[in-house]
Amino acid sequence: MGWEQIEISVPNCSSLQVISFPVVQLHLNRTAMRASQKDFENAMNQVKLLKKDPGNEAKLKLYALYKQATEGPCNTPKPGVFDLINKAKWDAWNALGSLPKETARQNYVDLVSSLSPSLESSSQVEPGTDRKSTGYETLMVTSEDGITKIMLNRPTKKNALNVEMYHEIMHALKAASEDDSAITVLTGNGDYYSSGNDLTNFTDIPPGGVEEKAKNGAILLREFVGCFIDFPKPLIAMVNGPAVGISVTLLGLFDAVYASDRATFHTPFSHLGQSPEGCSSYTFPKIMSPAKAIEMLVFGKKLTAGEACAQGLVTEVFPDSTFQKEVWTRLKAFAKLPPNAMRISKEIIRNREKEKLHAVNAEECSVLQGRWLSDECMNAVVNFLSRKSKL
Ligand SMILES: CCCCCCCCCCC/C=C/C(=O)SCCNC(=O)CCNC(=O)[C@H](O)C(C)(C)COP(=O)(O)OP(=O)(O)OC[C@H]1O[C@@H](n2cnc3c(N)ncnc32)[C@H](O)[C@@H]1OP(=O)(O)O
Repeated sequence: MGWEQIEISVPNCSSLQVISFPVVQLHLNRTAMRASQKDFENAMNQVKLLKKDPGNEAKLKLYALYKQATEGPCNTPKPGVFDLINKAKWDAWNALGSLPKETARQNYVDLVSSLSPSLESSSQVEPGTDRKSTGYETLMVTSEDGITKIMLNRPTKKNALNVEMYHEIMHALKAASEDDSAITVLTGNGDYYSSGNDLTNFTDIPPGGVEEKAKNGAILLREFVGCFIDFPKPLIAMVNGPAVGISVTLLGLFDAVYASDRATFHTPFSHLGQSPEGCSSYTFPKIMSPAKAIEMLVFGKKLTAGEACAQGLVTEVFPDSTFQKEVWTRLKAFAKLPPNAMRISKEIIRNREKEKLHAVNAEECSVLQGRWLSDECMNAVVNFLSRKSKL
């Protein structure tokens, strides 16, 4: 076993502390989108080649991820308050909680890559860009400055959610809940936030297979919405443009919703012969009063961003010209807050509703399963697909 060393100086402490990195042989499986043992070793070597001091924050993060990747969750006694350096290191490691070893290893590799853009990395990072998770067909997922951004990426289809996208969003949320980011953001690429469920999900039904397809659709939807109900970190929607259907209803499960003044909010369920989902039958009446919720969910009233803000569905509206800049500045400040405190505060605010939300979700999916078999729904889908109608 060899030992590599980096120096770390901790704020408010003039001394320099040497952290030793044992270069051990790890035997972890190579899986898709995960750093291999070789990537990890390369990253440890790259740390030695860094031309610029990455700063204390990054060094502590490297230390913590290294320990987590090689030893697992923090298992040593907490140093005393006056042992500043060891306490800072312990805090950084302990803050990773039960982050799996493989995720820690990937995060270590990604962090080193982001610190050394000029060095060729064997991971998937594109020089000069965010840390980027490849392997998604319908999303762009990046992580930077303590923020994981999940961007819906079917702009030519107005970011309609096809079955693949439902699965990929669930995967990205699970990964974000375990990564070292403090907050997670969902947004859309292009002019739309999302046009909701991709209506071609209703096609390719084998003869006699419509019941089976509806049953599987309900299972998928229940699992999908469940991921939002259970998401443990602050979850923020950046609604960059019009939002339709399920992309609107889910907003009731987000912790903050920032919208461009170009955004609109439309839930035309009755027009489509369908019924509300995303727990909106419960969250919307609570957020905006039952009558206002019925205007949206039953009569399909489309709200402007300003109206949605007045109803409490949107947290704040920004002019489209400054939307990205203003919101990202704010999010970067949020992401610097202590992540565990944010997580725990969200938990205490949201937890007592969780059971109820899961029950609502189950009921909504079961009602929708029946709706998908109705003539009203089938006709609406056929009309859209045969270009006879749009919203
Ligand atoms: C048996 C059941 C199994 C189902 C499994 C499903 C599981 C979960 C279901 C969850 C329930 C969710 C419900 C909802 O979200 S309801 C809302 C559904 N959305 C809509 O009805 C919107 C339909 N789209 C439109 O009305 C218009 O496209 C829109 C107003 C959004 C934009 O109009 P515009 O003129 O600006 O642009 P285009 O129409 O030319 O769109 C560009 C291309 O994008 C395609 N598109 C857009 N939205 C959708 C969509 N939702 N589904 C499929 N395709 C969409 C559009 O067809 C254009 O494609 P082409 O360029 O190829 O023509």
